[in-house]
Amino acid sequence: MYNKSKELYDEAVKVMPGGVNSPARAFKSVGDHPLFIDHAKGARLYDVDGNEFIDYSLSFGPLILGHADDKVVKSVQDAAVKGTSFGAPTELETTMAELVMERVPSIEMVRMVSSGTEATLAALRLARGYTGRSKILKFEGCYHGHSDSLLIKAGSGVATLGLPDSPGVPEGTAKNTITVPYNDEASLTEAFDKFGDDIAAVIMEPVAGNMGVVPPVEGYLQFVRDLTEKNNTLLIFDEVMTGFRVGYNSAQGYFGITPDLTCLGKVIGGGLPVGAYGGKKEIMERIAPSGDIYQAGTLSGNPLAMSTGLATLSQLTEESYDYFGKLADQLEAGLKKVFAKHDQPITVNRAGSMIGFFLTEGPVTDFDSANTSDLELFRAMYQALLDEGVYLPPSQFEGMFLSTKHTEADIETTINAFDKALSKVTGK
Ligand SMILES: Cc1ncc(COP(=O)(O)O)c(C=O)c1O
Ligand SMILES: N[C@H](C=O)CCC(=O)O
Repeated sequence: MYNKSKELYDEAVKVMPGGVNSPARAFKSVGDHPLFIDHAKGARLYDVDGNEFIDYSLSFGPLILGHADDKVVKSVQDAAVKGTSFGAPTELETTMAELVMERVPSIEMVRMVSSGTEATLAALRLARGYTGRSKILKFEGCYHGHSDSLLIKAGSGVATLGLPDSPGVPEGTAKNTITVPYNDEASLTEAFDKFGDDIAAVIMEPVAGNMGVVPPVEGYLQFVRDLTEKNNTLLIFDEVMTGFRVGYNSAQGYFGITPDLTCLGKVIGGGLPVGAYGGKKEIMERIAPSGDIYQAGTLSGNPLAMSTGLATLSQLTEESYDYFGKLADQLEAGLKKVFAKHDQPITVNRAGSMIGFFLTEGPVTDFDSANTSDLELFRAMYQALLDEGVYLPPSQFEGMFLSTKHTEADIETTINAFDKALSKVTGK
């Protein structure tokens, strides 16, 4: 059933570490080898063996309009004909900046980059340069890309592979990263009591999506905002995943909390490589060439990525998020019903078009509780779901994503697939 994928994987593994170009897609915790994809359209993914799947990974989040959306495809075709990169400004970059600022008002100025990793690493350099402080604080199980300072107790592929601290991160760098559990006011207060004067920034996913989906508990984001303000520490919302996914105005609009800096990626590129960071004008003006803090990129603001990003953002409306809410309601209710029928525990967490489940009674509010999920059962379920035509992100420590192309019928099919998969793996 997956023979061609296996053949391609056997070839790939000879020439690329683990056969992939990013560890999260390696299927390490859910199977023997990843599926190799031939093409995709809308909510459907087709592998090289001709299998069809309803896709809840959507390239780990960017494809909020589904795969190969007609307008997105046309935008990249039109842009490519005019030239793929100039190393000089285009009007598209200003249009993109204006659109991002209109939807996310805390962003008074923005710098485009080429990945989420670049966005977070640049935002941290800016925070350190601006405050003159050296430490940063992140949350256990949050993932902010693979730069040295942030590769500590990280989620996503790092959690999947069980690598809490990567070799190669210098001790001197690691000692400047403080980590505390997500959603835990006492630990954060303690960290500020100890290091407050030297914390340049708190960086957080306003809804964590890299330990599975873990939303902030009621009042937590406000607590973090108040504490950072009190300590003259910058608050950076890493909205690379949540940006334009959790709500029309991103997670900060949804929760009504204003960070000092915001990192974006994924959706704003509509499937092409992109990232961005922005925030208060006074802080952003410290970036070169208007200021003294250096950051650059040969392909930053790339016209193809700006075009697909604009084609994506301009098709999202407030109603898109109502629609995601409706689909997520249906999926949550269906999953709970199916798991109850099979007498298996499940915890469903969600925000906007992000939804995740844990095979545990819950609640799941941080990385420790996420780790109470039955990972063996997840692995078995994953394979059984593939056989039923449902493609999830390949790890318990990733979130599921919805697109405007998913339908109520797709959700119904998915719920039935979970029912069949559970019967298969529990033998009942
Ligand atoms: C919240 C978050 N921040 C940063 C990143 C890094 O983005 P990229 O993979 O584009 O470097 C990711 C995803 O990888 C992410 O989910
Ligand atoms: N969870 C990661 C980003 O959100 C997955 C993408 C990757 O690292 O390849």
